[in-house]
Order: sequence, then structure tokens, then C-alpha cells
Amino acid sequence: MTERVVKPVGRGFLFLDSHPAGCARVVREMAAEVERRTPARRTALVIGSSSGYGLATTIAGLARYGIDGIGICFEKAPTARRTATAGWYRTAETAALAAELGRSWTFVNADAFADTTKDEVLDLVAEQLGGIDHLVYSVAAPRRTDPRTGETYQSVLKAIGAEHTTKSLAFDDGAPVLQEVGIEVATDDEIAQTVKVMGGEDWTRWITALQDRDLLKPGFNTVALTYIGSELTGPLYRQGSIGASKADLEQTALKLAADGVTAMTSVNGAAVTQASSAIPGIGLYVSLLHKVTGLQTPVEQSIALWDQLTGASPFDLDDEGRIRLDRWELNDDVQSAVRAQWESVTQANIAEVADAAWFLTEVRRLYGFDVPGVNYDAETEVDVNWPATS
Ligand SMILES: NC(=O)c1ccc[n+]([C@@H]2O[C@H](COP(=O)([O-])OP(=O)(O)OC[C@H]3O[C@@H](n4cnc5c(N)ncnc54)[C@H](O)[C@@H]3O)[C@@H](O)[C@H]2O)c1
Repeated sequence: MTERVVKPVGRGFLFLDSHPAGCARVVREMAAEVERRTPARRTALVIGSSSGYGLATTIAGLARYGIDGIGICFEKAPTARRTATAGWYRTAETAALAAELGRSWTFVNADAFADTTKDEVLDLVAEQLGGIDHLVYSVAAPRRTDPRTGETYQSVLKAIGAEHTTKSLAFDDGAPVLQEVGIEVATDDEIAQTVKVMGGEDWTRWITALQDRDLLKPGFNTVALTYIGSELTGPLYRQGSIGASKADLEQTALKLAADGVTAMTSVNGAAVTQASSAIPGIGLYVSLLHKVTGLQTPVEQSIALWDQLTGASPFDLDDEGRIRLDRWELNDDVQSAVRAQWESVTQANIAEVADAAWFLTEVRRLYGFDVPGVNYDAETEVDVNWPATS
């Protein structure tokens, strides 16, 4: 047991330590957003369950429909010098929540891309759940090793075709700083590697592995998360290397559907997550978006997703068969207001035009800081165990 005071130490939007009590409270706050429904008696596999949209999907499914499941994520244990990663602590609290609600959830801390992980998880699915009704694929990873070849691919955040610059938000001692950031052009190889990491290949491999062991229940459906976003972020995101991987993911859904699997992508709206805060321009964009309209939270969107996956609500699909949870973001009035603010923002007016302070708080909350009700001067237990099977 190791109790210590944990402070936000780091650079930019990256902190070295996470606050266990703060992370636990964030999980409870997320669960409190969910209105319960009659249990749906369904089982789910959530890949990327410790953070961002995968965490929200896990909590929403558990708290709204009493879904049982297995979550997979890739987190770091505490060491003598550093706390565990935030997702480790959030997973411990999510497991405690599941136990309180009397549901069966097991969390596997391993590389989802590895075949050894697939084998381990499929064994658990067979033993504990008897099969899967829903698979939600919500991985955001910087690299992937293909277990068949041993080759490691890296994803990049670069433009395609022409170089680009974007306005971007940074902070100096808590004060917002407007920057211009250059975006390099990705080579063909970098684009191909990004698609290998964030495209649909691994999602397909999970589904094939489940099919091979006859673990898909009748009525099974699966979603992988994708993003479209605004024209303002288009050159870097949707038309960039990461967007190429999202196009691949969307094509994969169509291929899986052609093979008889109920597979769709879910277009979620912008959210402040560890993955998104690393993308230049996104911090400024969401700070402006928040000022214009507020953001629909990941839990709110995940509730809408579960309502559709369980059949409680009809699917809200676009012409390309994608579930649209981002209509609030891409609404024309919202986008033209955000564009006007994006064009008018300067160093002098940034604190008024953008909700920069809100954004910084959201980033700090990703590590369990700035959470109301937590005493950050008190010692907190950092040696939290990975949850046992519930
Ligand atoms: N954040 C946004 O604004 C946004 C918007 C729309 C869609 N999305 C999509 O949602 C998905 C999740 O993104 P996020 O922003 O919630 O990310 P995130 O960084 O908050 O979470 C990523 C999750 O993936 C897990 N993970 C990473 N590498 C892994 C590995 N090798 N094996 C197992 N688990 C691994 C992490 O542990 C974590 O649980 C992505 O597909 C992303 O494109 C995000």
C-alpha cells in the first residue's frame, strides 16, 4: 500500500501521474448521467474500455441496460515512481460499479491487436458470457504490431496532398495562447501505416475470431467509432492521414455487412479525450464549439448508441449506413457560428471567444484532476489493484 499526495506534473496536455480518487469520481459522475432502463439481458465486448468513448459506452451499457461484458484496454500499473495511468484507476472503479449493480464485467489489460489477447478474451467470453450480442470497437492507438508478421506500424497525424497550417490552442501557466501550427504532408507509406493502425483490419480480425469459435449470438451487432468533424479540422482530420483510416473503417463496416454481419460505424461528436487532445487544432475547435453550443457528453451519446443497438430506438443512420451521434455538432447553424469565431479569434480575445479554461479543466480531468469533491492536498492510495473477475 502506498499513499501519497498526487499533483498534476507534466508538459502540455500530458501529465506524468493520475489521481486515483479523482479518476474514481469521474466514473461515478459518468454513471450518474445515466437513467436506468429495464435490463436488456445482453452481453458486450468493449475494446478500448478505459477511456473516452469506450469508457462512456461501458458505463452507459452497464448502468442503463445492465449489460454484462468484457472490457479490453491497455493501461500501465503503478510503479515505485509513478502512479498508474488514469485508465487503470477508472477501470478499477468501473469494476466496482459493476459489482454494486450485480453485473458481470471482466477487464483485460492487454494489447487488443495481439492474437494472444484475442485467445484469452475469447476463452473468457466462452466461459463467462456464453457468447456476445454486441461488440464496440473504440481503440485509439499510436501503433499496432501485426501478430501475423511481427511488423509494427505507426499512425501519424499529417495532411494529405498539401502542407497546411492551423490555429491551435496552447497554455502558458494556465493562460490560453493562440498558436499557428504547421501540418506536414504524410507520405504514402505513412498513410498506409496509419490505416493499418486505426483502420478496420483489427476490428475484422476480432469478428472473425469470434465467428471461428461460434461466439456471436443471434442478433449480434457491432460498431466501430468514427469521426467526421468540421471543415475547420478537415485538412488535418478527415482529409488527413487519420481520416484515411476512418474511411477504411467505414469501408470495413460495409464489407462486414456484405458478409452478413450487422456492422456499422458510429459517427460520434467531438469530445475531449487523451486521443483528441493530441491533435493540433482540435483543442481550439472544441473550445469554440463548447462556447457556441455546449458539447453532448460521451455518456449522452453512448446512451443514444445503446438505445439503438438494443433496439429500444430505431437506428439513426445516414445515407452511407453510419449511425449519426454527431448531428448536434455538424448542425449548419452551429458550424457557421463556430467558423465565425474561428476566423475572429486572436490572442487578445481568445479568453472571451473560446471556452479555453473549460477545455484545460477537461484535459486535467482526464487524469483525475480538477474534480469537485476531491482533496488534492490529502494523501491518496495509488497502489490500486487491477480488478478481479466480477
Ligand atoms: N475524441 C473524439 O473527439 C472522438 C470523436 C469521434 C470518434 N472518436 C473515436 O472514438 C474512438 C476512441 O477514441 P477516444 O478519443 O475515446 O480515445 P481515448 O484515448 O480516450 O481511448 C482509447 C482507448 O483505447 C485503448 N487502447 C489503446 N491502445 C490499445 C491497445 N493496443 N489495446 C487495447 N486497448 C488499447 C486505451 O486503453 C483506451 O481505453 C476512436 O476510434 C476515435 O477516433 C473520438
